[in-house]
Amino acid sequence: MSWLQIRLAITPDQAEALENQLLDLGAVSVTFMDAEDQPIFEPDLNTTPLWSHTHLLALFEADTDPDSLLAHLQLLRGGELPEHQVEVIEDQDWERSWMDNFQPMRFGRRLWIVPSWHSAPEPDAVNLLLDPGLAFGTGTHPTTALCLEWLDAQSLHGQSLLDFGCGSGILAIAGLLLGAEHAVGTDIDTQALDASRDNAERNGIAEERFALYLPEALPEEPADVVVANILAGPLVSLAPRITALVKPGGRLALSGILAEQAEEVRAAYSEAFELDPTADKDGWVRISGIRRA
Ligand SMILES: C[S@@+](CC[C@H](N)C(=O)[O-])C[C@H]1O[C@@H](n2cnc3c(N)ncnc32)[C@H](O)[C@@H]1O
Repeated sequence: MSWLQIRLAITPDQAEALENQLLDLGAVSVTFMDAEDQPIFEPDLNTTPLWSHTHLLALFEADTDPDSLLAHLQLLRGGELPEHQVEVIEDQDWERSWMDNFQPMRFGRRLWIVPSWHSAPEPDAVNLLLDPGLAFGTGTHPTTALCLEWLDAQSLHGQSLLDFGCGSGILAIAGLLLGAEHAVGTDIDTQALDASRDNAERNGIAEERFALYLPEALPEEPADVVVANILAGPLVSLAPRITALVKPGGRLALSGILAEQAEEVRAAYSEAFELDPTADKDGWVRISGIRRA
C-alpha cells in the first residue's frame, strides 16, 4: 500500500493549528519530526531548540489529490501555505524510514535492545527483540534510554510493573525480561497497544504476564514499579493518578521531560515521593523516586 506524504516546514507556533487542519482534511497520521528527523510526540510548543527547525509529516490515502488538498489547506490558513514537499511513499518505507539508524544498543549492564531483524551481539545478555512498527520506543530516543538505564539498575525480581504510555512496549517488556513478574501497559494509541502485544510475543512473554489497556480502562491497581515516558505536561496533570498507581514504598521513573521542565515535574511529585537527583541525557531528564509509605 502506498501513501501520499506531505512534509511541511513549520515553526512551533504553527504546529498545533496545522496539525488540526491536516487532520480535518483527512490525514491518517501527522508526525512532528525534530531536527534529527526523529518523531516527537506532543511537542512542547513554547520552548526547546530541538524543536525550532523542524517539520511535520502528514500521510494521506494514496488516491488523495495533492493539488486539491493543498488548495484546501491554503484556504483554511487564510491564504498562507507553509513550505512543503509532496511525495508518494510505500508503506514499508514509511514505517522504516526513521528507523534506518536503529541498531542493537546496550543499556546499563545487562540489557540490549535488538531490532527484530538483527542478531543479538551478546546472545547471553538480556536481549529484547523489538519491532516498534508505528509506535514510539526503540531506545534511540534519550527519553526511552533514560528509562531503560533506570530499569536495568533496579532489582525487579518478582515485582509488578506499570508502563504508562507504553508505545512499542519497550519499557514493560524490558522490565519483564529483567525479572518483573507481571506488567501492565497503557497507551492512548491503539497502534501502540498492538505493537506492545506483538513485541511481547516476539520476546516469548506469556500473555498472562502482560496486560494492555487504554488509559480509561486501566485498573486502578498500584504496582511496585511504574515508568511513565509521556512528556512533562501530561506527567504534571496526571500526577495524582500516577502517584496512586505506585504502591507505598514502590518506585517511579518519569521521563519525556526537558531539563527546563524538571522543577515543575519534581514539584508535582515531591510530596508523595522521596525523589532521587535528576538524571539527564541530551537535554532530557529523568525524575525517579520512592513513594513515601
Ligand atoms: C514518548 S512515547 C514513549 C513510548 C515508550 N514508553 C518509550 O519509553 O519509548 C509516549 C507514549 O505515550 C503515549 N501517551 C501520550 N499521552 C498519554 C496519556 N495521557 N496516557 C497514556 N499514554 C499516553 C503516546 O501515545 C506514546 O505512545
